[in-house]
Amino acid sequence: MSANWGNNIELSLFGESHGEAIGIVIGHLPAGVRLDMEQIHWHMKRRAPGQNKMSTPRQEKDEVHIVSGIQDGITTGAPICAMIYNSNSHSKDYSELKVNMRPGHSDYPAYVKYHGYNDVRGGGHFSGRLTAPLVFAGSIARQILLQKGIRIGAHIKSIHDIQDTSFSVDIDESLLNQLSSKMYPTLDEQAFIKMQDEIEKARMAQDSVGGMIECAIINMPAGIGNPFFDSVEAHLSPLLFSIPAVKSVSFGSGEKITQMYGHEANDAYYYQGEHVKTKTNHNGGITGGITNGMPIVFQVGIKPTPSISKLQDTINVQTKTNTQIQVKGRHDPCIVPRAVVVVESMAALAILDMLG
Ligand SMILES: Cc1cc2nc3c(=O)[nH]c(=O)nc-3n(C[C@H](O)[C@H](O)[C@H](O)COP(=O)(O)O)c2cc1C
Ligand SMILES: C=C(O[C@@H]1CC(C(=O)O)=C[C@@H](OP(=O)(O)O)[C@H]1O)C(=O)O
Repeated sequence: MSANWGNNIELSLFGESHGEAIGIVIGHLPAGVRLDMEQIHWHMKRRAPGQNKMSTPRQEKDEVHIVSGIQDGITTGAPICAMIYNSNSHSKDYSELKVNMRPGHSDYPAYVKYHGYNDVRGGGHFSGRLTAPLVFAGSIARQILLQKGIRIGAHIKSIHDIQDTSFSVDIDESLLNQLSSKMYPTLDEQAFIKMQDEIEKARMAQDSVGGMIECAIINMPAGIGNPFFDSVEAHLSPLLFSIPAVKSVSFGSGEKITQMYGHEANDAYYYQGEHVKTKTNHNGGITGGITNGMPIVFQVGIKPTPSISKLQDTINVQTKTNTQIQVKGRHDPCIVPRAVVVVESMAALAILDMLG
């Protein structure tokens, strides 16, 4: 397995969910960046497990141990190495899963690829737990982007069939700050109450639900990106699809743009003083692969958590027979609420890498 990424920055992600630790090495960050450790702590908390019944009950503090690259809260220019020790794994929940493959999880393809040697405990290296070090890296990236005025914020757009409203064409700093200050942000407070009920209904039925996250990046200058292979969409998508359980990424009005007429889908330009703006933002701030100065807006679709205790059909790869499975253990009835900050973090890393 290999988990390295980046053109201008370098990320190397390591660890397994029930191993000693998980962590990340981040290379090519600028020296002399004074980091707001409180912000990093807040971002880690928004993702951390075990905080309420919408999340896996696994209790982890997700405290980050900085091994190198940061001195007195300031980046030294050396690679940053950060470790998060695992302290609350229940590995016996996974004893059957070495041979009985969980539908929807990585077990079967990983069994084939790694000849059964992969660590299935807690999802091993495939686990959503590996997003903790990514949030740490993303939190640093956000602070570097903020020096250029670039801000990122996301909200839960839907859980199962419960919808929040979408971002309007104007997205300002105060809205994104407001969203990032909430543990589980929605634009409509009432929507979140219904979403919580929906998650609880699924949990009680030994099932799970998925949903969508909508994210915005504001104050991106126009003219960033390239046509074809190096487009802004092409930079963001690989990192967003690296988040376990992400099954779709779309920009602007996403699939809805396919049902529009040209005169509706085209975002009409106008001058506001010296600034070029568009009256709508169906293209999500990107045309020709290049930023047009409007907010970059995209949606990420997250599937229902695969590990559910409802009885399901599966296979036993040892006996090569069909069987049934009821997954034990501690799982998120819905991944979406904890993944909001993960999406923001991945967006920050992609944009920082793209800006060089
Ligand atoms: C923050 C987060 C938490 C997750 N929690 C769980 C979980 O509790 N149980 C589970 O089976 N999958 C969970 N997942 C999803 C699995 O890790 C993921 O579905 C699996 O690795 C297979 O990858 P794929 O869904 O991208 O194909 C979580 C993912 C994230 C991002
Ligand atoms: C621990 C976290 O989430 C884990 C992600 C996960 C998976 O399969 O992705 C499975 C569960 O692991 P375990 O069975 O060890 O409790 C979750 O709890 C975390 O996000 O920090």
